[in-house]
Amino acid sequence: MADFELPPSYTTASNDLRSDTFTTPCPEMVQAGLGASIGDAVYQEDVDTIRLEQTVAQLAGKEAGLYCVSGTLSNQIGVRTHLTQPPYSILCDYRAHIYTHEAAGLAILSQAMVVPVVPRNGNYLTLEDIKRHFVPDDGDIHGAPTRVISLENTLHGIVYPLEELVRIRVWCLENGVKLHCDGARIWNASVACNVPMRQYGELFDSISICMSKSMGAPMGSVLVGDLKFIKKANHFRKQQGGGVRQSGMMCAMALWTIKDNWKAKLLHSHQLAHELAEFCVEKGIPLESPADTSFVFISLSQAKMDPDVLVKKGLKYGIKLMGGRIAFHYQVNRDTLEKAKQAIWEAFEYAKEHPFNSEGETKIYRSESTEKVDVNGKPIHDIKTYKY
Ligand SMILES: Cc1ncc(COP(=O)(O)O)c(C=O)c1O
Ligand SMILES: C[C@H](O)[C@H](N)C(=O)O
Repeated sequence: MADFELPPSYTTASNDLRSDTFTTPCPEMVQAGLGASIGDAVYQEDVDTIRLEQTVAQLAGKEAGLYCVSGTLSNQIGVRTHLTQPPYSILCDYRAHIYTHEAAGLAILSQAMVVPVVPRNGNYLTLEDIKRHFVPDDGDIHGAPTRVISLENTLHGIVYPLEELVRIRVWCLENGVKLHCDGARIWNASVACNVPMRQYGELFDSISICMSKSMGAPMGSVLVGDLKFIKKANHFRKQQGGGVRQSGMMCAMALWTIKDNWKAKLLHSHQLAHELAEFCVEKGIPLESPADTSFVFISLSQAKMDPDVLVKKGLKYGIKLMGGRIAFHYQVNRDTLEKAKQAIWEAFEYAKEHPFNSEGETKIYRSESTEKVDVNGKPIHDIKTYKY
């Protein structure tokens, strides 16, 4: 599978394995933005914003969509809209972004208790995991009944088996529980499992569909659901400061990603990730989870690898790493893959002589960039690892 050719000025992300959020807009995408509508989206007068909302909603087989400037906002208002009378709780995977990386939004914005669950199979929550931690609304005044279950697909790059989603959906319908999907990488799941987005739409009451991750748009997500739900979500979006004005340019750029050959782009990133995972297995480098899609999760704690050493080995070969998560996207090329193999191998070998005993889970993301620049654009290599 050939690399995607991009003009030099648009290849700043070709060596960036920190996250698929670092993809840069290509010339055609920027061109699409320049020709965008310029209406006020709060008054629902912007054609390209409405076009994106309707396109994504139709793809997911939902009545309506709502453009949100971030996946965090889309998740938070998506869950909030399902909630009415506290006390209530949200059940999710203990690694879920909505629990670990949205700054306690569920507790503060939704006044919800979160019940984080460790999947017994180590990869994804099953119906049995859910039943063990479900809080029924049975009149017991001690509990916070489970009102929403939020599943992430993919989570850490792991695809959710469709049959498990069906089991969970049927149970949720029987028990009056709403089902939300954090679909930051649902495009990856769709193409990896050959499951149309519409089929996922049938299984969830709401889905937050990111345009800014593997799809490569500069920003934004679309929350999809039935019309009544989206109308109320719009109310919460405004409340949380997400009502934006001339969003047409961003939405036209996001629309372009759907018109472009997104499946080939995502499959390219999956292929590179699979090759890196194979390399790690061959070399005895432990992985945390299966590389089903575009992410490879190296188990730094098991390998006793220091994330800072790994980041520095990456810089030695001119690639950008952040920690144990190696995130591929369509702009990464094979040259970067080979450099990543070398950097990871050297960090792994170094750890044999200099084992790094983290006091617990080493965070896979960072809040500060190793590529932070000053006002003159001069990089500040200020590598800080948040170790716990
Ligand atoms: C799984 C997942 N959900 C939600 C988000 C939030 O998206 P955003 O960074 O656009 O707020 C992210 C981060 O990009 C993510 O990885
Ligand atoms: C964690 C961070 O917010 C982003 N979702 C990422 O995947 O890089």
